[in-house]
Amino acid sequence: MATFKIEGGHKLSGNITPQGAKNEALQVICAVLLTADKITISNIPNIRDVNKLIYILSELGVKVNKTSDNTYTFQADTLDLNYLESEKFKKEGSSLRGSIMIVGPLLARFGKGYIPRPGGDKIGRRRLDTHFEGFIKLGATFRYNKNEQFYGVEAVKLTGTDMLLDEASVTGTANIVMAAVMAEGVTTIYNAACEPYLQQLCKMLNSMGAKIDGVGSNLLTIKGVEKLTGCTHRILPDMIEIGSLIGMAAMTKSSITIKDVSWKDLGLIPRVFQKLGIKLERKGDDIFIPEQQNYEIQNFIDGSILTISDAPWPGFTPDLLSIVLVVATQAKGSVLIHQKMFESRLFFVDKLIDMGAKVILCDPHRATVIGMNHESSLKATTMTSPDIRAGISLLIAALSANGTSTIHNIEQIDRGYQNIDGRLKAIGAKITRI
Ligand SMILES: CC(=O)N[C@H]1[C@@H](OP(=O)(O)OP(=O)(O)OC[C@H]2O[C@@H](n3ccc(=O)[nH]c3=O)[C@H](O)[C@@H]2O)O[C@H](CO)[C@@H](O)[C@@H]1O
Ligand SMILES: C=C(OP(=O)(O)O)C(=O)O
Repeated sequence: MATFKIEGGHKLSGNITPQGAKNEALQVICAVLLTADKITISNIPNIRDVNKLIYILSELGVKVNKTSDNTYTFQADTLDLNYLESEKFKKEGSSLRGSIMIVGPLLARFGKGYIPRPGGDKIGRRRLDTHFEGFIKLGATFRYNKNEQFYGVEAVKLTGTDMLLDEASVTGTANIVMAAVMAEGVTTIYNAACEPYLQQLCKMLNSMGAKIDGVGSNLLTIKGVEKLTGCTHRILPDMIEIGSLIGMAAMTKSSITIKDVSWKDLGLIPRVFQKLGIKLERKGDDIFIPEQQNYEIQNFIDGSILTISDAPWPGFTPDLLSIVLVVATQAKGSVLIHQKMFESRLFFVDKLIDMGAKVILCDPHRATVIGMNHESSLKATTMTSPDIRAGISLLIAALSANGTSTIHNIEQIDRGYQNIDGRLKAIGAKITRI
């Protein structure tokens, strides 16, 4: 278990460029399984989850070549499908959430896909029903070995169909789209998730020869094609990292510029931070955050207390709520944070309360934050990172706190933030990895 020591109270300044998006990378890397041709993907973040997925693909026989810092070529022309039933795969495949998305492409191309129960954050129940119900609707048979927690789908042929997803699952939609692109006939997927990750996946698939309409909406229409070919694809900047950096700047009263953010793909993210009173300026495709001594939370028009809650895209992403919560602890005013999707993502507020934050955890989904308007600083403490976004939130708290804090289990942060200590040190943070 690695640890960060963070000396709080230092301002950040300068430019920082966001990494490529973790959740998009996990989707588009799985899509390379759909063709025997070579695929080039750039802006791949160098983070634990992505590296694990690339390793799993290479074990499966995909030829992987790193051609520059963040560009890889992949060629899935000769695969060893026996690996999917090996003990090694049962262990490796269960170490991250994104691995589930190899099932759809394998089913489409080879008529079978297997996966152990995938890992990822322990942030509440994370079911996979949507994925498998979709595969079954396309004509696959499904089996689940409860003892081994091992899932499998098989099909001689997939046939296009109409489906209404029971929830707009992000990885579920990606998986079903990848299964449907080579099915016979037309598939419609209603209540599809439409996060930028999915829009990017669909654009990439279309450039490989797929016929997907409705990209960006919750109704996708997919005309099955016989074969997909190679392509080149560039991953968008990570909107969750961008939001994390906005929060970090505000909490540390810093002025920073986040470069090349792809504003058009940020949806509500800038607006939600502006509702907390944080000033953001658009400069070309950069976000400039000026130094602010304080920021005041807006109320609703009728004067009632602001609520910030998550929703499937284009709603506000659940992955930024922990960050919004920590930033609110030093705002002027109060806000209710309502995490609707996940049951166990707010428990980390105990640590913030230990540090002196004024937070009431109303129930597992809701927390009221009474901002301290920077009138008293958080106190440094020792903490353990429970999940990726709580981890970065605790890091933000520590950067703003008085004294030196320790965060254990930073592997959780490394899952999704590339060389975060090195990159933050370059703009003035005092962090040591031990
Ligand atoms: C690798 C990856 O891409 N992970 C992301 C993906 O996870 P993942 O794809 O696993 O998450 P899902 O979209 O399937 O659903 C997440 C949770 O929200 C619930 N749910 C989902 C949709 C809905 O309309 N209502 C609802 O309550 C589900 O029951 C589930 O408990 O999407 C999540 C939701 O944006 C993000 O937090 C994760 O970072
Ligand atoms: C919950 C997240 O990741 P995962 O789905 O990989 O656990 C996240 O990125 O915030």
